[in-house]
Parts: sequence; structure tokens; C-alpha cells
Amino acid sequence: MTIRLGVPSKGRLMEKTCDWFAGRGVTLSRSGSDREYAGAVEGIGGVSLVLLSAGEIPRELATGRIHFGVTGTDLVHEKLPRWEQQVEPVAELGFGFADLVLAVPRAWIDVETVDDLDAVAAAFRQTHGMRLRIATKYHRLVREYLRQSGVADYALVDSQGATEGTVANETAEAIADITSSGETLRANHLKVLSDGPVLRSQATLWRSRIAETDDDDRAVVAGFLDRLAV
Ligand SMILES: Nc1ncnc2c1ncn2[C@@H]1O[C@H](COP(=O)(O)OP(=O)(O)OP(=O)(O)O)[C@@H](O)[C@H]1O
Ligand SMILES: O=P(O)(O)OC[C@H]1O[C@H](OP(=O)(O)OP(=O)(O)O)[C@H](O)[C@@H]1O
Repeated sequence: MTIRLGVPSKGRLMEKTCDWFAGRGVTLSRSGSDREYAGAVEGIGGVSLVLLSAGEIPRELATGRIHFGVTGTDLVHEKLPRWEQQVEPVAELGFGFADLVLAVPRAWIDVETVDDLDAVAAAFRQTHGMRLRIATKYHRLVREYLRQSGVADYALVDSQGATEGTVANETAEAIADITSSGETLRANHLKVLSDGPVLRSQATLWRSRIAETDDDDRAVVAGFLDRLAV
């Protein structure tokens, strides 16, 4: 058996992931064309490459189909309930930084904090007879954060992309999404609540607690971690 390493096959994390491994003498490469999702690991024996979307890597780790995987903190925390039991972070990779934030229309001058949002949400329900809608794809993280913050009068609206546009499109009153430069929020006349982010994320190397390893694998894992200096 070989150790299976899952890395993003495309998207924003792919190139920097390859650079990070290359900086440690481990070359990750596609075996065929840009569209082929098979790859090779050079510079260390006993490790095979699995190319996956960043969003699928948490589940692949949790089922044990890959032993190691690179993806964002946000995706692991959102997609895996009790993630600590299924995966462990091995190293933060120092790129792919993004904050999961709650944002409201800039015109809501009375709303700066999550407590303010709570007050507005209660008033919104009384006035409109419906709950204030928050658009997001991070359902688990946002629910948990709002529960801990004591906000109850809201409804989550699923938005898998262009989430900042939902307010102007009148399908939500507020949003929770990842931000990095803040440009998308600004362009859509939204402001971030001042309490701090729901979660700070960066690209991280994770190890599956579920994937099986025999004695040979354990020796490969030790050599792999040693080579990566993590
Ligand atoms: N500005 C940003 N916007 C969105 N995600 C970002 C940003 N900066 C870093 N990330 C991180 O990148 C990861 C998502 O990567 P990417 O957008 O390439 O995947 P995806 O497109 O969601 O996945 P898929 O391949 O399934 O479409 C997340 O962990 C996220 O936190
Ligand atoms: O703070 P910024 O640097 O502006 O980046 C944040 C934006 O980038 C991501 O969207 P993405 O490009 O992945 O498109 P999406 O809306 O389809 O998710 C994220 O969902 C935000 O919309």
C-alpha cells in the first residue's frame, strides 16, 4: 500500500500547494494533460497523488480514502462535524488566508456588532412577519456562531456563489462569506460586523485519523513528515 496525498486539482490553492511541497523537495505533477486528474509525487517514495477539488478533500480525509490532504480550515470545519475526531492539522501552509465574516448593508448605520444584528433581527420579524435572511454556504459554522452569540431570529438562505449579490437581489438581508481583500464586500455596499471573524482560515495540511496504515505505511509517513519538516 502507498500513502495517498490529496491536493486541490484546480482553483486558488493548487499552485501554491505545489510550490509549498516543491520548497521541501517534493514535486507534485499531473501525469497527463491539464484535464487529467491523476498525478505523481517525486522526491519521496511510497506516496501517491490524488487530485481533488478543495471542497471534496475534507470528506475524502474523513472516509479515509486519502491519508493526507491540503485544503482550507474553513472547508474542514464546515464540512466535518466534530472534525477533530476525523482529522488532525499537521501544518498551516501560510497561504490561502481568508476570513469567514458576517456582513450587512453599509446603509445600516445602527448595526456594527452581532448584538446590533440581534436587535435588528427581532425588529425585522415584528415589522415584516418573517425572519431576517442570511445568505451563506457555511451553514454549520454560521449557525453555531449565531447560537453562541444568542441570535435566534434569522433564517439561513443557501448561496453557493455570488453570495454578496443576494442583498442587492433582495433574496437576503445579510450574508456570511469568506473575504480576503474585502473588495467584493465593498463593491456590493456591505460592511463586516466589528466583533471579528466567525473563523480565520488558511490552507492547511491535514492528516486523516481514519485512513488505515500498516507498519510499512507508518515508516513512509514518518519519512514524509520528516521531509516536509512538519
Ligand atoms: N478570496 C477567497 N475567496 C474564496 N476562498 C478563498 C479566498 N482566499 C482563500 N480562499 C480559500 O480557498 C479555498 C477554496 O478554494 P477554491 O475556491 O479554489 O475551491 P472551490 O472553488 O471552492 O472548490 P471547487 O474546486 O470545489 O470549486 C477555501 O479554503 C477558502 O478559504
Ligand atoms: O474579499 P475578496 O478578495 O473580494 O474575495 C472574496 C470573494 O471571493 C470568493 O468568491 P469566488 O471568487 O470563489 O466566487 P464565488 O462567489 O462563486 O464563490 C468569496 O466567496 C468572495 O465572494
